[in-house]
Amino acid sequence: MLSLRAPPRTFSPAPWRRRGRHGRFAAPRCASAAAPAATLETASSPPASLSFPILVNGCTGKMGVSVAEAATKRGLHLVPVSFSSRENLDKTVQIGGTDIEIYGPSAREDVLSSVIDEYPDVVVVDYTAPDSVNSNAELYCNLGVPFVMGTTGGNKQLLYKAVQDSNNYALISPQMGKQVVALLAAMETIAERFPGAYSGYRLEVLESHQAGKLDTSGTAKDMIACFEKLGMSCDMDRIVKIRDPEQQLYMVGVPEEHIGGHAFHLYHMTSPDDSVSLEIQHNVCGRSIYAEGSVDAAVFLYKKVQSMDPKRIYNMIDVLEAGDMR
Ligand SMILES: NC(=O)C1=CN([C@@H]2O[C@H](COP(=O)(O)OP(=O)(O)OC[C@H]3O[C@@H](n4cnc5c(N)ncnc54)[C@H](OP(=O)(O)O)[C@@H]3O)[C@@H](O)[C@H]2O)C=CC1
Ligand SMILES: O=C(O)C1=N[C@H](C(=O)O)C[C@H](O)C1
Repeated sequence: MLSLRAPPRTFSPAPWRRRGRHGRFAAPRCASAAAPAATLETASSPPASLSFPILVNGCTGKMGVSVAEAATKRGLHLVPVSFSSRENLDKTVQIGGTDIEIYGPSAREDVLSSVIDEYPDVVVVDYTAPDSVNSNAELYCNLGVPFVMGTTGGNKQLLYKAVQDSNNYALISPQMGKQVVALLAAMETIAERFPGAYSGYRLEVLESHQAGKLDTSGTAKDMIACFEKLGMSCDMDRIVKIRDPEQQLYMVGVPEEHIGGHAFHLYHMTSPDDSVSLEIQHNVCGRSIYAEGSVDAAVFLYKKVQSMDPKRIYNMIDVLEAGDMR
């Protein structure tokens, strides 16, 4: 296991440390909380015909709130219901003028069935927790409600199987940010065109997220799948996960105001004789690109359902290819 204290001779998290916050290769400046480069307010509303009901599951959490806000700003109809892993929470969350009622696990099936009766064309967007991915997907599939699964983790094979077996519509992606999705698409293309091109190279991966993130980056796992096709191997257990705010601030170079919400990724490749090294980084501050991408995903899926497209399972590369990402 790569350790921050005893890094291997040829590679350490030093790429981030070496560069420092203000060095030549410092992590890109992220918009500060006070002056965001792109705010959700700039998104314009979709045509009225595309204003459909959207239920965001996970509205007690950070992504749930961000997506619900973005959906409201785009003119979608936010269904005033969301779920929690906690029973008897008796809680309401106010988002963009809508009071969202939070229900516990024992009520979720009845409540969701009623929602579907009232809003037959509803699309669910799920931003809950890794250990809810499969049970939530089962529920959506059993009730036949189309869903966007933004939540990472869970058993991926079972997730796809549940959707396939039920013939439900779903869009599944661990990454909703347009520019990172484009990078993933490029990596998939390179891996398909040049399989084995990096045979024998060592791959080392570091990812830094807010302390509350429970799982290893799902995006890193998808990137690693491409690196593996290119001939590199990386044991998922050896991904260096940084969750400590001090390290994030002083070693990774995350701006202080984004310690509570960031996703920095670094992939470092080295040739067998150490004569060649390559690096890829994607560093995101805040959550707005995921929130906007999630609404793009919901709109895309809604259109697929309405047109009764025979294809049932999509990912964000499909949305990007369709030109449907803002
Ligand atoms: N695809 C993408 O682009 C992105 C994906 N993510 C992923 O989204 C997920 C959520 O991230 P984030 O919002 O930061 O996490 P948070 O911890 O802030 O929020 C998750 C929320 O889910 C709720 N929750 C947990 N279990 C259930 C359940 N069974 N049913 C309903 N709600 C539940 C929790 O509330 P309670 O305690 O009340 O149950 C919690 O508030 C993570 O898996 C993360 O990796 C994040 C960013 C981008
Ligand atoms: O939990 C997060 O924050 C993020 N999760 C996603 C992942 O696991 O890949 C996407 C991004 O890294 C932010």
